[in-house]
Amino acid sequence: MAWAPDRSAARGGTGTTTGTTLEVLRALESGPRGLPEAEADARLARHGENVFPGRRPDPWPRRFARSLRDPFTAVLLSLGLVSAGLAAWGTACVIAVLVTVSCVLRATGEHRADRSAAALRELLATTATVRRRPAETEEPVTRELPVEQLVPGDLVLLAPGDLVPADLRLLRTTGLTVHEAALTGESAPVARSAPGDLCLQGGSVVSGSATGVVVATGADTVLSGAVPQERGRRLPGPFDRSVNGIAWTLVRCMLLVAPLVLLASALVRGRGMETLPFAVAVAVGLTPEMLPVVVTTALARGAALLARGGEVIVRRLPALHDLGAVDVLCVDKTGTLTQDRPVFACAVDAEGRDDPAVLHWAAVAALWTLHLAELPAPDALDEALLDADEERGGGADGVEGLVALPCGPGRRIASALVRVAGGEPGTLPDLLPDPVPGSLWGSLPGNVRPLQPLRPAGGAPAGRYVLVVKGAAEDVLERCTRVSDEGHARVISAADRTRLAARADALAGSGLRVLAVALAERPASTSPYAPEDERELTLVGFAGLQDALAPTAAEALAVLAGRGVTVKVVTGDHPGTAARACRELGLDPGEPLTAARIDAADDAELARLAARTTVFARCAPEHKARVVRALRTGGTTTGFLGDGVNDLAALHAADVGICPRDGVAVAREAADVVLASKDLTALDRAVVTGRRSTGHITAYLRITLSSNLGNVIAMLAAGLLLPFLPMLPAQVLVQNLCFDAAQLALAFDRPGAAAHLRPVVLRPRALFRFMTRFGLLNATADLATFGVLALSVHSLGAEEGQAAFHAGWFTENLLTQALVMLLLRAGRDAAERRAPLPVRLATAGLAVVGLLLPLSPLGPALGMTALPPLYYALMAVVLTLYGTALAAAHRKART
Ligand SMILES: Nc1ncnc2c1ncn2[C@@H]1O[C@H](COP(=O)(O)OP(=O)(O)OP(=O)(O)O)[C@@H](O)[C@H]1O
Repeated sequence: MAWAPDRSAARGGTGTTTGTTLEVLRALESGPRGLPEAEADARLARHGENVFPGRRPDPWPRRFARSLRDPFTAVLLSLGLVSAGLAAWGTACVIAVLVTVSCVLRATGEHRADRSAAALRELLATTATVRRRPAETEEPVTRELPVEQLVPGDLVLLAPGDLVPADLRLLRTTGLTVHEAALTGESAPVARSAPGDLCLQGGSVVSGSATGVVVATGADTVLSGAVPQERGRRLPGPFDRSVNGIAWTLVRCMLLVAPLVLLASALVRGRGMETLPFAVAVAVGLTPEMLPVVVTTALARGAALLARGGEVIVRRLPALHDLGAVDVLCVDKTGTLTQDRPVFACAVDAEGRDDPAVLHWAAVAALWTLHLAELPAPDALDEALLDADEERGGGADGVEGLVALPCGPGRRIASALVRVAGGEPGTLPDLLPDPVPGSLWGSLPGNVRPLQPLRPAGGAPAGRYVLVVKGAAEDVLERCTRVSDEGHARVISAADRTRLAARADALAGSGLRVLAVALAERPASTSPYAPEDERELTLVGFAGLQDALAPTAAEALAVLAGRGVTVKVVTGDHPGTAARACRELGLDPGEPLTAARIDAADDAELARLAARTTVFARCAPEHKARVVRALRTGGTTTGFLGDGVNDLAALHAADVGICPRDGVAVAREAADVVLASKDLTALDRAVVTGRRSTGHITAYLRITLSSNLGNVIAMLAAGLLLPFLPMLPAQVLVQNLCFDAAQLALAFDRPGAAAHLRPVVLRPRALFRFMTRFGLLNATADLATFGVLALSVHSLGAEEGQAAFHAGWFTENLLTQALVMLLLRAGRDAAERRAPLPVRLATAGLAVVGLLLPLSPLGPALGMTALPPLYYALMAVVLTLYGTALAAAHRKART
């Protein structure tokens, strides 16, 4: 005997229209059968694409103007204006060139990064389910369409997890609840159940289903008009915090340096405001003007590498840094550690004896949930129950489903109300309690779909109405007042409850996913059916399902552990099942923390508990989000991998939200990183790439900041000791441009494998420690060079001596910068590791320019002259000593 209805038809159902609905449709020149494709194309040409205005890439001039607002650029510009005000045209020109080069490079880099991000977004194109007619006279076809192509008048079907793709007027709804935080700030889902209601773009469907007609798209939607810039704004993550911290500390230093120089020169040499251009030049010398360019380049390059294989798509560039910084990764169990392909293992009664009736009733509920609940995808547990019952030769002839309430975010039971034809003795055992009176058919809360009985009122058909409930053992047990004892229902005692809970725990502890199954007879009714009706049940037994472990999970967990990432499991499942899966995968589950304990703890206690817990079980969406927030409070950089509506809050709460490509649209939209599959192996590659990108940025900062600081100290010393400017503006410009250009090659560096063994994060403090230590070393080399110059050029006349000093310091600066680039690259083994070709070429280029430029015809033009051989001989000694000290200090450094 087979299941009567066809399972493949479980999703579907078309809408009906009412008078008002027809009016809406008529006003939009549409109809219940959808628009013809040709008409939709014409409307697309008329209305334009359904693109949120904020998503359009900024035009180049706006991008350029925006890069002027960067803190470094702003300070540089102010210093430039001061210089121009004092008629220090050389310094002002240098600043103007630096600012222009940095802004052009940054705007170009961002433009390129945006273009590739847009191409990546296309890979993830969010689609909407629309109903259209291929031609005027043809039947409508329901298909997926990229949301950009929606036009007013289109008929759109909504299901749980969908993002509302445009402003819709609802035509037909089934228990629709929508999360509209982006629009209203209201965090609880709201019911949008009345036909004629507006459902606005920016919302996401939590439960239920609906058909609506598009009334506005693109820039005409309420969200675009009202809050265009609100969307996408999020709390600063580790990357933003670090970069802002570094930027503002440097800006403060720059602002302090100029007055300090003025003061020192007034005290030491009795000079006045004429020193201001020099003071400005010293402040400029501290600026890492290429930082924004280097950051964009390093992150965009990493994201492009990851996207190449299509395995990982980074939706927000800074998330790549944050991914490399993640030290705690929260994952769910089902589908990540296990395959989410459950197979039926056993069905036992309350005493633990095999009982096919338990499977039968579980399968009855599963079948009608699949048929009536319009789930976005068939539930794997339900499919497994149906397969097993079919194999056993079971079936549901004579059982007709009336309504179904599926599981949902925070709801761990599913139930179906069925009519059992005849209901003669034997069909339904004597275990059912008396029918609960009609008063129980309460009104419907917002988050539950009201499914009407299939049969209309007026003469309920014969048979008995049975409510079948299955789900998490604790949740079902607390709704039971009786237990089936050898086919007879008896009142459940406290001892029974303890025994039954222990039985469920034992099954879960053996690794099975456990569903308790309970029944109740209900009177015939045409009123809506609600969760309040799921009570006074009789427990019939437990079904156990085996979900095999994901084949790559054990290895991936070991690799992540080796990378210093602690994995925590945050699951809706039973603690026993989750703990067993962890153990089999080599992850010590420790003492699982359940939702009840999470609820009982305040934020501070939860932060302490979360830090030492590996398995968080029975978690509803708010528990997942609280756990993630608690971990972040504890000081960790927390990633969260999830794919469902119930993961949404945690995806938002995490430093890095990660979602597989086949996750629901709303989860994908919330995620920073999208994986081709829910496989931890791909994540490892992404983590390593994130660490590499951060490594490049850190190396740039370390090299630039320590060099700059060294130069600033030396400049200060020279400025106070010498009667002339130690470096002319044109020389500052050439030197900075050469160094900046060479440093772009650092993006090609490949630090040794050891550099990726720990989470990597930009740490402003560590960076400034490094800057101070190596800046002082650099300043020592510069001061030694002044000594060398004093020895080798002392016999020259004043003017020639000045040009020789400029040439000598210029050469030494470029040579030490080449050395610093080679020796302070990422990884403490930088000195021993051969640099990649681009880095070698860049450093060789720096050295050649440093040595030859003063000797070339350009030298005198820039105020430099040739140096005597003694200088080069002494310089070689200084550089050898400096290089040795640099390599030794770097090996010891702890950044
Ligand atoms: N189809 C179903 N019928 C009845 N109960 C279900 C069904 N699906 C899930 N449940 C119950 O709800 C619980 C929570 O499910 P949920 O989907 O939140 O998490 P999960 O799939 O068990 O785990 P994870 O959070 O790791 O993905 C399950 O452990 C089970 O007890």
